[in-house]
Amino acid sequence: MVDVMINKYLETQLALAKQRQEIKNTNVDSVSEKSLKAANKIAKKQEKICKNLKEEDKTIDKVLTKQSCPSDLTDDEEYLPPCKVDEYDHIIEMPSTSQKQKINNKIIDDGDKKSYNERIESWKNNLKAAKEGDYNITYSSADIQYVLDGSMDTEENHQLQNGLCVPNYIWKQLYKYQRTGVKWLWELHQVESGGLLGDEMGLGKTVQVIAFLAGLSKTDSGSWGGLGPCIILSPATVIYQWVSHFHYWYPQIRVAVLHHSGSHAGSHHKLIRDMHSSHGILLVTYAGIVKYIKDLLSRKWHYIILDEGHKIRNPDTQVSKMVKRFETPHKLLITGSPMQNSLQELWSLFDFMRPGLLGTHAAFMEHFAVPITQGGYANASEFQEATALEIAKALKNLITPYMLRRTKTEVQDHIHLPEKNEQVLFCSLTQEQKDLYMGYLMSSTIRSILDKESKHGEPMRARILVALSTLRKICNHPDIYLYEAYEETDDINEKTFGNWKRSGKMSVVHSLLKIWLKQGHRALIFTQSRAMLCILEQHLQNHNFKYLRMDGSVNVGVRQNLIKTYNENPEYLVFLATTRVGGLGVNLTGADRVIIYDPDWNPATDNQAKERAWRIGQERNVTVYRLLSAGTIEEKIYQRQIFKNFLSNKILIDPNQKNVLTTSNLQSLFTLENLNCDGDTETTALFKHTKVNINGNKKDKNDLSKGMSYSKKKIEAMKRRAREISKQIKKYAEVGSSTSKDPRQAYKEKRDLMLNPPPKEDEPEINIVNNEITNVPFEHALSELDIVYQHTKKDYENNLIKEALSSATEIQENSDEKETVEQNVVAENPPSDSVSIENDLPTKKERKKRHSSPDPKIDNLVAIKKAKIEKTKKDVKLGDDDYVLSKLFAKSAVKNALHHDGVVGLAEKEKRHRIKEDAIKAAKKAIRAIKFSS
Ligand SMILES: Nc1ncnc2c1ncn2[C@@H]1O[C@H](COP(=O)(O)OP(=O)(O)OP(=O)(O)O)[C@@H](O)[C@H]1O
Repeated sequence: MVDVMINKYLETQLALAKQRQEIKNTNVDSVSEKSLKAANKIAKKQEKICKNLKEEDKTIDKVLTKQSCPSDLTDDEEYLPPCKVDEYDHIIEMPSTSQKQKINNKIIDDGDKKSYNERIESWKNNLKAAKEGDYNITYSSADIQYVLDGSMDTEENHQLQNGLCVPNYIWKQLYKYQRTGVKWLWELHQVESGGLLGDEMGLGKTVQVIAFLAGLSKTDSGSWGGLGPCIILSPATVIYQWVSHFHYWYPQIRVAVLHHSGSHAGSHHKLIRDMHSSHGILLVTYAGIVKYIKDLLSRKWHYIILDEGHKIRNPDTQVSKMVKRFETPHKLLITGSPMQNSLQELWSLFDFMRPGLLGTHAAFMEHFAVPITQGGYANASEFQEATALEIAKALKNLITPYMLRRTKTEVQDHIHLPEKNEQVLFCSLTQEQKDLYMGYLMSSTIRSILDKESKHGEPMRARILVALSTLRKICNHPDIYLYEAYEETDDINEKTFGNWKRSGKMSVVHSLLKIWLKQGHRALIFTQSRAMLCILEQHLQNHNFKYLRMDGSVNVGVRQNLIKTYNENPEYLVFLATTRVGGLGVNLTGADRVIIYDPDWNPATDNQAKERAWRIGQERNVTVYRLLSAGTIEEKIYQRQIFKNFLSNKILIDPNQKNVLTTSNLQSLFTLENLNCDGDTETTALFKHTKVNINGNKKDKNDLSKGMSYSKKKIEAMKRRAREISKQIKKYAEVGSSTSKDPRQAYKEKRDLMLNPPPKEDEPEINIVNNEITNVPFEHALSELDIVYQHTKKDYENNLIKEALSSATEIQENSDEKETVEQNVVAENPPSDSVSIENDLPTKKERKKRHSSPDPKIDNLVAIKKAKIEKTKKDVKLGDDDYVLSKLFAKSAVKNALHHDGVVGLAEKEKRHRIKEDAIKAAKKAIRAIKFSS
């Protein structure tokens, strides 16, 4: 049996190896002149950039080699992106596309005393009018709504144990879990402790905090005699959301924005003084805290609250250090993403609100972070795994009293959110993109990285990041890359600039928008780079898709209005935003479709963005599409996201979570992978069970026959070759067993021999799995920051062996079926314009008709139509999504799709072997060390 498996495994290995070699050869020959020229130009420029980095910015290497990314500040965007070099996009001045956006009236804060008084006057009059039965109300607030709903006494309070008096009109409108949240905040308050409110995004953390503060201000207790002056730190984009939430939920309190967009007239000293003496709420941006720290620290504050508090995850940033200098014990941290990249982030958050709880930084890293992270790798030893488990459990117990986190699934019975369907779409590159990608891979930049040559002594790490960022540009749109190459020349054709047909992902966006317009959906599109934002914006303009756009260049004071305008005005199809500005903290429930155009290295950034639509207030089913260019760096980024998700779930949800990914290497980043013999990309092969299969079993079978580009004769030849190798292995194994070797060692040697058979004259020397010779260990170059995770050799082998076992029969079946299933969801190398769909927009009448039709007819969709009907019968709710996917698959724009939740949840299913006693001992030791250190 083992022999059979090994044979099968070998066959697949060889098939893959050969296929890769063929691809490699053809690619080298087929890269165009244009591509090589562009790559040359870019390589030269990048050489200069990296050189300048060294000469001009001596700190860049230091900055880039830090374990987690720095969070320095700029005035407008609060934070630089995690990796400076990753955002080289911003250096490119793209042709300007922005148009003036019409937006609703601006929200005004209470910085100006006069306008505050006017607002209070208006609120009181409206409340009185409502109580008198006048429905001509112009002020919207929770208490007025309470009266309109039939209750009269807005002064009544709900008293909690030990005295907190929450206004009844707020208490009654809170969900049960939110009431628990308010009680928990009150308990922390009484023991003078800080805490972390970490509910999942969109569950109303803001509302819980406001309810609690309103309660405090109604409760005559403590040294402040109720609620004292408070500071709330928040990202600039959400600062006015806080204002409008306060104005709605607790109108009487004064809330001022300490920012140049605020309404205060005099100096900031005066505003700070006023707000302090009136026991108001002072809203400050993360950039503002640096600017005004001296003034702010010169006074005592009752509460300091950090909204999106994960912004202080890096303990070394200026902001992190500054916020930790406030003396009050009442420090709250609000975030839906408490842990994003590494465990040290959790330490930094706790160091703000419960200093000392997790020991010193050094002790925490040594006794907690390192063992947990190590045990998370798939190639960890059993002891490491078990130790990690015990320490993770201990850590979870330690932080649990000070951290309240509820997920949407847990509170679904209360909030009744509609369904969410989240998929990862693997899009093909266009021929032009492939050509440019391959050209760049052959450039001197990449060669020098792989050869570990350090030209001019510039930092290796910076060069790698520049190169990765360049590949990402090609994945987004060839013009971003070409623009960089030909910026100074006149070689840029403004007419064809940014054409959607030249980018695989953009073609998918185009198709999606056309379909959604017909179906009556509205979409958020998030992208990392402003360059891409400009291209997308141009596209929306060219095709008359109505949209609103938000990025760092939009004035902070109008961002909230922009959001409001979009939510209230269904004529806007798209809300286009950069992930970092539009993806954090805001409510965009006007949309029910989300596109994450390009993945961020940090999964939390993408997760934050996608949660803008699926939150309280959403009434329609939400679909999220994460777009990835198949086989490219974007897939590697996604794999890394999965690992990070695993790490944070291990602490926050289930310490038993097991990782299925392990460290990858440098070379694997700089390749363009083709589909394997199953028609899968690397990621879809790994997470096969989560694959979206709208075409039933037929799809898989057909994939196999299509993806395998070998004739039967060739396959037979491969099998013969595999058998020969197998015999050699057997012989070797017998020798091994006669000397009674450790079976693991024997297996390893067997495998190595399988993978590195002695070369035959006509056989190229190929080495797929064991890449010791050719690869630079990636970790050494990028350290923890950029470890990219890949499936383990073991997983890979198991997978292949399993597949190979069934492949013999399948190959036969497939060759029989091949002709009948010509049209399939997976097709290699689609022509660049293959995704174009009918250009004529439907009339209103047609739109209505199509939308109301439960089973729309789709051109060229014979094979999928059947599946669609079946699916519609079973699950009407997601019918739209099936239709969309089938359309994309049929047009070959999308190669594969995975259910994202399935991928992320995979680890939960895995069972672990434990060496419990030793591990518990190690965990106890770690706890002792932490206690001792603090
Ligand atoms: N009890 C409630 N009744 C009515 N609306 C509510 C309630 N709780 C929350 N909401 C609404 O739900 C939406 C999300 O709330 P909020 O912005 O506070 O979420 P969040 O947890 O802070 O999200 P994020 O982490 O994304 O910032 C808001 O529009 C808010 O008004």
